[in-house]
Amino acid sequence: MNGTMLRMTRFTIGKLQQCNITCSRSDTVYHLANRTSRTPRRSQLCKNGSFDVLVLPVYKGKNMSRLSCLKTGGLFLPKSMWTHSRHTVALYSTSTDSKQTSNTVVNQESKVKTSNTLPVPSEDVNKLLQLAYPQRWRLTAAVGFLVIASSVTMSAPFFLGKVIDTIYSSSTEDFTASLTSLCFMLTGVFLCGGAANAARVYLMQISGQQIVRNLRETLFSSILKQEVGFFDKTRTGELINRLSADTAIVGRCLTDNLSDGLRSLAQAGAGVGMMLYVSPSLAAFVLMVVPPIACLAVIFGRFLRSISRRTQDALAEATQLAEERISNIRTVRAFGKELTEVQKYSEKVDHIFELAKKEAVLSAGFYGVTGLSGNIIILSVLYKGGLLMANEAMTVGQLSSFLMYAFWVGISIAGFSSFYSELMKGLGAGTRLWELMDRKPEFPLNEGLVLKPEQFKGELEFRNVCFAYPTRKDSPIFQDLSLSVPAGSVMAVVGSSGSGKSTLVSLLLRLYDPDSGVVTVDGRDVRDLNPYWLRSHVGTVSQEPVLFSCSIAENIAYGAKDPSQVTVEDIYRAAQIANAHDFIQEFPKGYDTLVGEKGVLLSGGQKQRVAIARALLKNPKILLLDEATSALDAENEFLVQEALERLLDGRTVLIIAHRLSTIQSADAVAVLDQHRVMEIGSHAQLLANDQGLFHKLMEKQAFLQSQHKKALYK
Ligand SMILES: Nc1ncnc2c1ncn2[C@@H]1O[C@H](COP(=O)(O)OP(=O)(O)OP(=O)(O)O)[C@@H](O)[C@H]1O
Repeated sequence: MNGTMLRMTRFTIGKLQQCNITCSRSDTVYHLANRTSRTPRRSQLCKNGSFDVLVLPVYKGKNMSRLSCLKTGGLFLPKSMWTHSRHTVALYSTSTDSKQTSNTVVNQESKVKTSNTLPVPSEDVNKLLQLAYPQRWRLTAAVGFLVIASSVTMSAPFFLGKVIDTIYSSSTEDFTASLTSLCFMLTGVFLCGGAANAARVYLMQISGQQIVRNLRETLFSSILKQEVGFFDKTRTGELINRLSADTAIVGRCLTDNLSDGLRSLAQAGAGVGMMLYVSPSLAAFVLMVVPPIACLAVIFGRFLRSISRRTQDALAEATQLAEERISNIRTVRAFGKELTEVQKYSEKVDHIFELAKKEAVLSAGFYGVTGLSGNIIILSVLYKGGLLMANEAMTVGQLSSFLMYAFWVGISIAGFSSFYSELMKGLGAGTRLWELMDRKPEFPLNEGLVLKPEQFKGELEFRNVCFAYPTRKDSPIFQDLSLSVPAGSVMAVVGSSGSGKSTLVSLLLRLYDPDSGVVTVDGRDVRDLNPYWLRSHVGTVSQEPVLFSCSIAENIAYGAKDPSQVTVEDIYRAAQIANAHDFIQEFPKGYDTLVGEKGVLLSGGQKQRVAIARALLKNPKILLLDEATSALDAENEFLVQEALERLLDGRTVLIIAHRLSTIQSADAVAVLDQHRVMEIGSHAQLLANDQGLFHKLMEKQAFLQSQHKKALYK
């Protein structure tokens, strides 16, 4: 079972939902062969599955699986997850593959409110540790190597003390023999230590990269699942920053930092033990300094945690600005705003710098104080140790060993405080990640009713719809809007700019939900339909078609449910119907031509035709054409119109058009005004009504066009 993926998926407790999971062949899960059986079975999930998910709260503790079994009538967790679950997810397989589980249970993180309050909430630390859980074997091995390497490091002062005492006390022959054997032994020990250290570093780095990889994948998946309204409110730079910088900080915190922290802890512990062994009185004297330094580290860590969060927020703002301006460089250049933009960016980075300065001042104070304390301790040990030596209570070798241990303990304490401060930074960044990963999208992606092919006709209806965008609740777009589009008919929607034509498309695709009223497909409220299924049957060409930075062929194939199954012939056919084939063939690399970021290497008209081909490849039952021909010249527009008309057969089509001449062949035309449909009828009927809105719109457009022509010929 791919536990990581499931653990990162957010579900509502107690609600049956659907999700897709990816499982590898070797994944073992415990499941019930049928829902009444009480005996857990091991099972292999053989391929990706679509599951209904039921999230159930369970008790923490060793017998959690039993409790969950008793409480919920037989649900079992995969064994490896028992100690890490707060919730159980029951997966009811909807796959027809008989090898797949019928009732499988894995763990699920609970929805935890993140907090910035200190001291460190154990929930946050738990979450951080849970990320490292899939890497437990590598990390355990790394800790094993760490213990070996640290033991070697910490044994060195002891043996070096012995060497010194040998030098001082032995006769010449004894001295040479003892020294040689001690040095050989130490070389062997150091070699082992070096190898163990190399293995530790390798394992830690690999685990770290794997954690960051998993974290990024989960986060990206959480982001893409959010409803469109979320993206209206959230800045892209903010999300990119969380995906890149925050994940890296958390990954580093869990691996390199954890490794350094554990090493420091182990070395400090061993060092203190050896100091007590060599000279208890001197050790007690040295240890007096530990509590004040620990307090200082805690205060410093608290500060760092809060500043880390603020720095990441500031960084996100700067990234947002840079991302937006770079991707719109043509507009910046056209308005000559390069210097202004640099000025704005420098204000943002100044803010980051101010925060970094605060951090630098505190770090300087903290590391200065700890460094000074370390040196004072060494000096005191020398002084007090010298007195003990003078009283013959200590040998020179013992004092040397003790000094080295004191030195190591000092380094380890400094290392541990640095671990603590990095942990705080990691928690600061982690809090930003949990916020996103714990966020439950308002609309599900793949849950709800799926109409059978024979039920699905494609009739659309907006019934008494009231709607305002979530970010502008005070300015309604629709008030009691009603419009029906019979199955297989072509409805054109016209209206002045900003009247809400494109918003109709968004509501149909269920990118937003109406505040009241319903949008239906074949009489079913779209809120009851599975959005994934619905969107797979709707082809859209939007006002500003967006292409992805890959080849033209890949962009067209994007429209298919499974692009890997699309043949070259399918792509050619779609491109030919969309009148894109000829211009694509003229490119030296033809269909393999890369279109650049957002299709920037194509002209507006070319982009639009590729987007039409992409929509056609989907062979959708419902076509939503939002100004689909707006960027085409007169000749191409005619050809595309012709192609579209051939394609309209058997589909329900909603055409949103500004150029009223392009909608003559529509079965009906609806005119939007004052937040609702004000007129509806055939093109001819509406035109005949010389007091009507449509008639006025036509007249206005004809007048503007004639003015435009006059201006051109002047
Ligand atoms: N994501 C959004 N968040 C908030 N307001 C929005 C959003 N998208 C559109 N609007 C607003 O909703 C109104 C309707 O926009 P819409 O794009 O549907 O109009 P339209 O009739 O298609 O306009 P045009 O013909 O100019 O494309 C506009 O006032 C617009 O500012």
